[in-house]
Amino acid sequence: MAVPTTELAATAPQPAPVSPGRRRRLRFAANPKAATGLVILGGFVLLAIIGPWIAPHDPSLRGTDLLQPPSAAHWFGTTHLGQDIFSQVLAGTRSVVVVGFVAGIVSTALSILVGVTSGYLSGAGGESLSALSNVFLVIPALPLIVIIASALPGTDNLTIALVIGLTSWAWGARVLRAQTLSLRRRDYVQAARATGESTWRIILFEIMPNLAAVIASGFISTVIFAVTSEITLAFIGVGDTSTWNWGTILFWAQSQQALAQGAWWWFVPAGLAIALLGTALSLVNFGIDELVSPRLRGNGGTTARTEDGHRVRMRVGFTPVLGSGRKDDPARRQRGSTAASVSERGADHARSRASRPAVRDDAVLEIRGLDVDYGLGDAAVHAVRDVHLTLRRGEVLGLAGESGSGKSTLAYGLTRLLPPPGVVAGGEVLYHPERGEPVDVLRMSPAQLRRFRWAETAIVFQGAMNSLNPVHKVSTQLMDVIKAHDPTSSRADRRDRARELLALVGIAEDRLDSYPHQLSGGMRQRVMIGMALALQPRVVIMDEPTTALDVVIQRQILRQLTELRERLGFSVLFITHDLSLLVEFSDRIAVMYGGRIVEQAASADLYRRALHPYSDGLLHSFPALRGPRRELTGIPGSPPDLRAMPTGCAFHPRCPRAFEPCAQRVPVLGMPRARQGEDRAGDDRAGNDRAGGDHAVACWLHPVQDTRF
Ligand SMILES: Nc1ncnc2c1ncn2[C@@H]1O[C@H](COP(=O)(O)OP(=O)(O)OP(=O)(O)O)[C@@H](O)[C@H]1O
Repeated sequence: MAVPTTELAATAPQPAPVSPGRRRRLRFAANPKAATGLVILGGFVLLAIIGPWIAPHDPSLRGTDLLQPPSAAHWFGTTHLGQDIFSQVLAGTRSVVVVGFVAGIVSTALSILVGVTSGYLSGAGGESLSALSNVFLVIPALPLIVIIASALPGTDNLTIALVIGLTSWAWGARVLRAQTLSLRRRDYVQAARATGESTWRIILFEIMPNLAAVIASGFISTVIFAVTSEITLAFIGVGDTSTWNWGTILFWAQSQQALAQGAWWWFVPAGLAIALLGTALSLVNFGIDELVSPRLRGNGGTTARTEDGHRVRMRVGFTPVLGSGRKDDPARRQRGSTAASVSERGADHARSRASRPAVRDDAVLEIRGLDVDYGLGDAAVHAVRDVHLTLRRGEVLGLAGESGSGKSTLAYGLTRLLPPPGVVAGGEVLYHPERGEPVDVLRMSPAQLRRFRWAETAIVFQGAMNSLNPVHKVSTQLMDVIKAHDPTSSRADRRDRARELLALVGIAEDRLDSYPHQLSGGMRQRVMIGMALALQPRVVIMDEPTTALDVVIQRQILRQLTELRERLGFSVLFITHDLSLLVEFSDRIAVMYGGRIVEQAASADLYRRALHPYSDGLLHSFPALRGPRRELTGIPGSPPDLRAMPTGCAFHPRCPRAFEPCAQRVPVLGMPRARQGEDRAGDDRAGNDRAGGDHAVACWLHPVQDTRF
């Protein structure tokens, strides 16, 4: 019999809390590659610092012991002039370390500055920075260094390092730009924008950590390039051959034919030092890769001993949704007062809202005549056309339609999160705040928009489980959202609130310090829902939030969402192509086709009597989990190509009931003549039209009279 993981969590020995600094040190110590590489590198840096003091001789001082093998007096032997090779290697270490690290730091700093900024910023600024790196890319670094070193014989290490740094950043910048261009479109970056984080915060905390491996390997590559350039130049005799570095030692050994004379000690120490430094740099590179990528680390699970003495590897902390939601669940009661505080605050909201009369125009978000295009002028694709939609307080409004019907575009358009080349071409999105006049979201200033997003309206994106940044812990990501809108809150307070949010969506608090890859898809989805509720928004927009999950988890999450909505009182715009799912979970449903709303009704009404042949086709495309069985017939044909829309009703080429006017004119959305009296009578009977009466359709089969939708 499977043991519930919560039980394992309860019986498992709890490790003592570990501070973040200590955890990093432990992780470092547990990474043998990074540790070995850094120890060797540290040794070289130490030798570079103390070399002149511990060197037994002046590296250029001639002696009487000519070409002697290693001995107690000369650990690495002597040159043909009696110079001490050990002292020369020590002197060379300083030169190599200074050139390598200064060049690496200068080059990496420039490549980050130019590459990341040009990748993140669109428009002229980004293009200019990209052009600058292209110009620098064609400057040949090595020949330039050769020219400078041979033209200026006294050129010191620092100048060579600066020349290498200033001429070698462009390639790194290009790589970072390409990576940033890809990262900026990732869900978690979009999510950070949606939460109102500033551009620089997004660059520093969302994008840069994901570039850490690329930056680290760029730094290491530049250090290796700088060191090998310096050694190569010295070895071929360019520059000042009296300045000691490992290349100079090899130059003199080569020019005096040390190999032919059997004086192996002349070139072996410098050769070994080069090989050792290269190995150390590579090990650090591998180690950093593992340290910054949580996926390359251990799976983070803990080992516990069960009561019968077996050791088990466990992924602790998943609390089943249904259990967590039940009011009599003792585990839930034990979760403490903080978890209750969010729900109680929300319940107060809900009560205050519920006490108001449920009037028909109790709107929280009103979309009026919204048009969204991709591109401009004749080439524009009209993805959303003249959409009118009202989200009322405390309701779940479903938005259904096949892929490409414009659902996501509508969601991105109304929150002003459209990626280029998307533009809102017309219309209004009126947000009705708790107090005061409605505000048009499309005309909000950037500061107003920042406050509106997440604090008033939160968004859970398509494939939400990928909206979590893979290199940050769940706690960090939840706390970041809170911090973005409440920068004065203390860290401890933010952590408490993050814990409450996890409890709210049924995830045990010991999951706070998990990385996204350590959670199941359903748990990640819940974290995103918790994140969406972090600031107690009045509207939550969910764009296919559960599509990637199996049907059982999908329904568990939606049931929990419905329960949270009842407790906290927010409104939901729920987008999916699965109409049967919406019938089950939403109060009202709007059906979209070819960028327009073609039908809008209370879910039960739509399920019983879909008026538009497209809605009817959608209902017959998905199996319903409840209610009478329907034959699954699907919809013949494919959605229209928005670049070449059919004339008249966009659905007419696929419509089994198309007739003469359908190809001529676009039908208007409105209440069909035959139904008006019927529905209003129904409203009166119910005494409440919130989820009832208004059934609107845009179809020539149902001529409309009232077009107020
Ligand atoms: N970047 C873009 N450039 C041009 N056209 C686009 C772009 N993004 C979307 N479109 C067009 O907009 C239409 C609507 O896309 P949208 O993603 O909003 O549909 P959807 O109903 O949300 O589909 P899905 O469920 O597959 O996400 C698509 O048919 C597509 O042709």
